[in-house]
Amino acid sequence: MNYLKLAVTITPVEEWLRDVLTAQLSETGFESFVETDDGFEGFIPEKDFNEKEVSNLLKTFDENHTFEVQKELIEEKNWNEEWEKNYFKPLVIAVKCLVRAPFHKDYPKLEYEIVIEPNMAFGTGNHETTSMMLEAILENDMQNKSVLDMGCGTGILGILSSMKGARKITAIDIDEWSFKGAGENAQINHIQNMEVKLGDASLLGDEKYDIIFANIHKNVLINDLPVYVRCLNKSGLLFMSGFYLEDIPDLRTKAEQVGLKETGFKSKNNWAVAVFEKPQN
Ligand SMILES: C[S@@+](CC[C@H](N)C(=O)[O-])C[C@H]1O[C@@H](n2cnc3c(N)ncnc32)[C@H](O)[C@@H]1O
Repeated sequence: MNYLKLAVTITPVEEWLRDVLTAQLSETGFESFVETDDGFEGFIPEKDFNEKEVSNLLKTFDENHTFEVQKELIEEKNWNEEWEKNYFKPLVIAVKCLVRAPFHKDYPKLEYEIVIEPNMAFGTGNHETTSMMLEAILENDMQNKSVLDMGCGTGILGILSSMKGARKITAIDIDEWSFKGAGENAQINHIQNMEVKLGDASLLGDEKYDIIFANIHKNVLINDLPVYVRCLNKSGLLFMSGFYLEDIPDLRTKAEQVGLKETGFKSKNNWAVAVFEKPQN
């Protein structure tokens, strides 16, 4: 599958506008974004790109801003090079966990080391949502827990859960790159208790989990919350991310409707993680 890189320059560049545009573009099929000094770069499968939709979206803000848009086709075979050159740097999370690619040569030795083969799957730790979820895993007791990693991307959350002693991990993603990538990354990291499935929440049956991670965007989370609750053990924890701080009230309302209790949240650069518990009764 070929991808399209859309480089958007915003004049004057403003944080709120970058956030609004990337949030709205992610709803039209853009899968990941990289912040640049004067705007952002967005990545979308070429087949999903709708030029008119993007220009209509930009037009709604053109009274006070000007936009310059450049498109670049990234062929499948060039993607690894693109990552290596530009995006995937070794990353240290909470002084305990290193995330790196197989090609990295210089890196510190830490308690946990995750090797991620970069491909189109999301989740190298460089995005705020992934790094906050990794921190949450480091902070929580994973020993012997059964874990569901919804929207697993590279499988990074499931992999660290396993390294921290989780008993069994189910990792699910709707995207084929992620399905393949997460399986390969599990192998590279010698993880044997993580099952990777291709699909969405409709795959979830009667099995229950102690901990669910779901780093997906807001609309999917709100839609799938009732299924997550059904699949959580009592006193089980649901960690959600993939949304902005201002989305928390909507998620909170839905989570309360399905009987969850909020136990905390954190944020980085306006991205948020919210944690909910399924009560005993
Ligand atoms: C933001 S990435 C998170 C990846 C990884 N878990 C992490 O924390 O870095 C979201 C992932 O959710 C997947 N996704 C989107 N909609 C989904 C759905 N309805 N069900 C399952 N996965 C979905 C995407 O393909 C993508 O890999």
